[in-house]
Amino acid sequence: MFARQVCTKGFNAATRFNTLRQVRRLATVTGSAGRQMPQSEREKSTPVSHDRATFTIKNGPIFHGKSFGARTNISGEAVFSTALVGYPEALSDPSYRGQILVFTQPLIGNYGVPSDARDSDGLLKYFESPHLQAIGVVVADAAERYSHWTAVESLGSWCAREGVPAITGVDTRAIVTYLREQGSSLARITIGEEYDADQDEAFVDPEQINLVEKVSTKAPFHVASSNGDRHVAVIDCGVKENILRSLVSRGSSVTCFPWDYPIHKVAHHFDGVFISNGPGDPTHCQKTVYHLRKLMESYTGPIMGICLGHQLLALAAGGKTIKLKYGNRAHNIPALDLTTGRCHITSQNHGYAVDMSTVSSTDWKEYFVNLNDGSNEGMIHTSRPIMSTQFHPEAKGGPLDSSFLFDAYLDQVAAFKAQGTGSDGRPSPLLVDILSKQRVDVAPAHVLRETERRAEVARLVAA
Ligand SMILES: NC(=O)CC[C@H](N)C(=O)O
Repeated sequence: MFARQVCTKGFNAATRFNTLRQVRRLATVTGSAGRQMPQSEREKSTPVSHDRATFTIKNGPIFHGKSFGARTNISGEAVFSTALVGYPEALSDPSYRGQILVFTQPLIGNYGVPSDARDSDGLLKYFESPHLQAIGVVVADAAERYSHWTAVESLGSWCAREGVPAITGVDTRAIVTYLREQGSSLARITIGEEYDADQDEAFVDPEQINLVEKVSTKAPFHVASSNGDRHVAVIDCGVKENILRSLVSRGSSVTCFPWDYPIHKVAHHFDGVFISNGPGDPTHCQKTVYHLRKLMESYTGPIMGICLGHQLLALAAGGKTIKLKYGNRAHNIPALDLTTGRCHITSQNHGYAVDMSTVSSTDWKEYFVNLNDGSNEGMIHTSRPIMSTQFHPEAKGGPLDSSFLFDAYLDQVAAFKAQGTGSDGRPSPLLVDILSKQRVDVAPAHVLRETERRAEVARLVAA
C-alpha cells in the first residue's frame, strides 16, 4: 500500500526547486491541423542510403554528414537522449512519434537491432512496439559493424526498412549544446541534394498534431496472463510493450482500449485501470481527460498512470501541464520519493511536465520530484488508490529501481478484487478468444505519412 501522507521532514526538495529550471511556458495548442508534410518528401522503405545528408535546425545551424538510413526527407521536433544503451527500445517507443532523436552517446548501432521475437505472453521481447517510431535518427558515429546474440540486422538497415532517415558524422555535442540553450527545436533531415533554405516554412510541428490517435490501437486487444487472475483495463495512448509485460508478468491480464474509449462505462468489469505513456502534447487528449474525470467520479478501484498517463490524470484532476525547455530523456535521472526520502534513479522520456501547484492539494500530494531540475515526477491521491509517475518504472534498458511501483499497484488491484468489488474472476474465455492479441490497425509512421501525402495530393488535384 502506498503511504498516504507525504513526509516532508528532512527534505524540502519541493520548495527548494519550486522554480523549475527547465520551464519554458504553459503548454498551449494553437491552430489544429499543423503544417502538411511538403509533397517533395518521399516516405517509404528504401535501400540503405549512403548519400550525403544534412541536418538543419529551423532558424539555427546546419550540420552536414552522411546518410545511413532511408532515402527520405523528414522534419519534426529535434530532441536529445543521454541514454547510453537501449536504442532499439527508445526508437520503437511510440512516445517518440514525430520526433528526431539525437543521441549524445557517440557510438550507436554497435549491438545491432534484434528480431521481432515474442515472449510466451505474445509480447515483443526486444522492442517497445512493432515499428520504429522516431521519424529521424542523428548520431555522431553510426556503427556499421555490429555484434550481439540477439541482432538480426544493422541499425541502418532497420531505419531504411522502416522508411526512417538517419544521419551520422555530425557533431552531436554542438547539436545538443544548441538544443539545451535554445530548447527543443524544429529540424529536418535532408538526404542527397543540399537543403534549400527557401523551404524554411516546411517544418512539421508535431506539437500541433494529435499523435496519440495515430499510435493508439483502433480496437480493444487483450493480453492474457498465465500466472494470475487479476484483470486490468489499459488506456492505450501508445503503450510500451514493457508496461504490458510489467502487468502481465505480475499476474494481471490486460485489455487495452483505444485512447478515446469511454473507459468509465466499462471500468466496473476490471480490477484496476491503467493509463499508458504516449507521444505529443497531453492537451490534445481532451477526450481521455473527460473520460478520466468521469472515471474518478464513479470508479473506486486502483488507477495508475505513467508519463503521458500521469499528465492526463493531472489534467483530469483539474491541473495544468507545462512544456519543458528541452525535456528529460535519459536512463539515469534522480527522482526523490517524498514519502520515504529515498532517491531512485529513473528512466525518462518526456517534453511536458505537470505543474503540481495547479493540482488540488486537498486531494493530491506530490509523490516524486526531479532532483536535477525540480520538475514534478509523480502524484498520489490523499485518500484513494490512485497514483502516477512522470518517469518510467518499466524502464528498458533499466534501471529497475522503481519497478516496486508495479508491485504496489498490483497489490492494490488484488485487494480491490478481494473485496469483491472488482471483476468476478479471470477474463471470460469468450472475451479472450474474440479480441485481437495485438494492437489493431496501428500504421507505422512512414506509411501514415505516405497516406497523408496521397490524401493531400488528391485534395489538391480535386481543388
Ligand atoms: N513518454 C511519454 O509518455 C511522454 C509524454 C508526453 N508526450 C511528453 O513528452 O511529455
